[in-house]
Amino acid sequence: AKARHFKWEISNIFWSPDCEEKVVIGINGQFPGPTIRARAGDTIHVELKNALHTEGVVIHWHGIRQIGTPWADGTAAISQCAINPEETFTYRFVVDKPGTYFYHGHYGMQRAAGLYGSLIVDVAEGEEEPFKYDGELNLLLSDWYHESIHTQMVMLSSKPFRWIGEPQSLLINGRGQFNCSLSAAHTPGATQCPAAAVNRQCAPVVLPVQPNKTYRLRLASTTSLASLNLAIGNHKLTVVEADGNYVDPFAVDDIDLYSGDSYSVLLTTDQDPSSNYWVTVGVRGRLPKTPPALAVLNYRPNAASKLPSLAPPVTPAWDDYAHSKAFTYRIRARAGTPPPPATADRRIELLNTQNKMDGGIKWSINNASMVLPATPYLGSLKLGLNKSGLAAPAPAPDTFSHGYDLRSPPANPNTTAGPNVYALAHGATVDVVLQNANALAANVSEVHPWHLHGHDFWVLGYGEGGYRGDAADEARLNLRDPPLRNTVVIFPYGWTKIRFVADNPGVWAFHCHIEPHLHMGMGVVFAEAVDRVGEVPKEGMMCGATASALINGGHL
Ligand SMILES: O=C1O[C@H]([C@@H](O)CO)C(O)=C1O
Repeated sequence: AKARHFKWEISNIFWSPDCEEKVVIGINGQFPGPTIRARAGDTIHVELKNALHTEGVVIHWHGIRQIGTPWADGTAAISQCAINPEETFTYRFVVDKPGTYFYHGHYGMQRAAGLYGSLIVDVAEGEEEPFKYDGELNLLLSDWYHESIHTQMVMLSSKPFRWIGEPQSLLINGRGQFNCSLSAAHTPGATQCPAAAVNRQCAPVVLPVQPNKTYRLRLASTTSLASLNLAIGNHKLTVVEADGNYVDPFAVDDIDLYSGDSYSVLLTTDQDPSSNYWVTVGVRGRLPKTPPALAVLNYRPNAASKLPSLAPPVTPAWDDYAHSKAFTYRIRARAGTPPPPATADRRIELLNTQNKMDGGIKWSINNASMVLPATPYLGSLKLGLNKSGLAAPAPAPDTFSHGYDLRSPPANPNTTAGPNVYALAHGATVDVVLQNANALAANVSEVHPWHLHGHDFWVLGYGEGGYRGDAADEARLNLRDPPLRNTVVIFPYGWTKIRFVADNPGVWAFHCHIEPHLHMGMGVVFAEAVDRVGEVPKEGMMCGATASALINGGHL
């Protein structure tokens, strides 16, 4: 195992992700940020200088469990103090498991400002992946808004509430094309993008391949809002990895990706080699106002500029939930994946509702909308300064009224702010049931991808309507080969049940990965056996009550 050192400077830069020049958060002057590549077992050192000048920053390593290093998880107000302007903070952590990951900002809505990049972990030296391929291609998918995140954050907390709407563009590896199409001939009413004039920053993504080979496509979605589907003209995809865990391989025509998901799929270049093919990325789960993104699968030696003879594949209709469920339910762990414990010590049931608070709109969990504290939890709980996050005004509830009418807007839409902190006992097997419901408008229930920090979990099952925990619900669960993941979806009016073992002391966020929804309070925090956390580096505690305590030698 190696130590891999990176030196990053984070700053606002001019960039044209979709050919319109905007300000994005870049790393070392680049958008997306540089790809980190390492081998399983390596230690990553990122020496990160904040050159945003007027705001703090942190980076979360999405999918990396941070075993024994909870202070490197990069969640502002949870695992560390935001890094101040002009200051440097070093993240040090082990990437213990091969897979397709990414990193991103986790302070305010900085991810949506472009603060993200890929993190790819190869198998350890001398080991082999359990499938074969000749080459690799990496697609980091995202969406892009023309409004700044500062404007977006003000909109979302305004009274009355102002919704940010749909993104202007979808991006592939940080590139999209606003107001023009790469394949106008097949897109009624669209203008062809001016090929020669296309700015390099928004130049189409070209994936060069040789005929009759197998490629591993690494796919990850770091969208702010959009749920995505990716399809490649005439080619099937074989799913082999999800969120850094191997899955039982299965073939699909197209693949859904929710924000926070990552997959590897194998693609065999067995089609007519005289042609190129379109890769389409379209919107799912919300009525799309954003055109699909396109990239070119370029069969060499054809020119990259040779337009595919076939029209771009059309991704499934946004509301074809049957299609999404069929895909999601097919994901099973690959043989050899550790199975879950047969029973749980605790069940936490989380009802997701959209509510009102003082004239604004929030998302609530068991009727409390998450608000983060001034002093990050990891430090304050470790130093024994914060009992209130766990207890006040009452401990966060493990359940909700099963009489709740999921199919109607909340009868009493008023909600309160909560710390939403759950204390987990060391070693406990914890089940979480995520229950979806109706939003404030009638007949609306949305998809939410929930992401857990610090752990992979087993996805035990999904159900329609209200979870009861009765024999019929239990019969739906898969205890034999449930996939391990770090992100899981809840479908409209449905529930999802996951299981994990609380064996990684730390303070871990668990939240909807949709950036505006997290900003509107859609999350909870698991404070897991904090007494067993090792010494928290002081650099991450130099704010709020932990700074006062450290200055005064441990006393407030
Ligand atoms: O959180 C959201 O708010 C809006 C809408 O529900 C209220 O305007 C929307 O579509 C969301 O996903």
